[in-house]
Amino acid sequence: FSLQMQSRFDGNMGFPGGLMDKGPQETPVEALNRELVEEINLDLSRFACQQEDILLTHVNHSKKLVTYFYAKEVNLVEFSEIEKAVLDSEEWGTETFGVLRVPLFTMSDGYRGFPVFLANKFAGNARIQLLKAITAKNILSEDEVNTAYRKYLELQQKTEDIYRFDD
Ligand SMILES: O=c1[nH]cnc2c1ncn2[C@H]1C[C@H](O)[C@@H](COP(=O)(O)OP(=O)(O)O)O1
Repeated sequence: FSLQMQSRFDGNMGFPGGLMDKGPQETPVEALNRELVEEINLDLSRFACQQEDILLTHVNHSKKLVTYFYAKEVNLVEFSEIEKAVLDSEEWGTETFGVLRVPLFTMSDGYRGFPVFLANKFAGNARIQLLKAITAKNILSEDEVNTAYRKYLELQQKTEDIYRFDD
């Protein structure tokens, strides 16, 4: 399995997507498909997201923001094509600064790989969305995800200890 995320203009990890346009009324899935073209140059004739691809809805009351998270499954050949098309996207270098494959394994030290990846900064609730996609698509079991998540929390704690030491 491979799972694609992107390195955003603001330094965070995230998924392609964005806010719905205020002008002409768009549905969430129409807004998503528009953003997918702008940010990753997705070929909608083959890979457009459908309403049934929705995995998660999240309401952020303080930001007055509702996020809809969709996940689309493709085969590995299609996955590579999608990755390559990104370089020709309209927003390459302005919104989209890179595409990446999430390391979906944990190395023998118990940290490197997925737990270290989780320690990145993520936009909005993208970290939770990533965990949801991994279990919903049966890429890893809930136990494997929980173990990696606990390691990530330990790693955060260690990083904070180092900062405290430096102070
Ligand atoms: O991947 C994401 N998962 C959850 N929330 C996200 C993600 N990426 C961005 N966001 C949040 C951050 C902002 O509050 C909004 C809008 O994001 P942005 O990319 O700036 O939107 P536009 O492309 O400018 O419309 O969503």
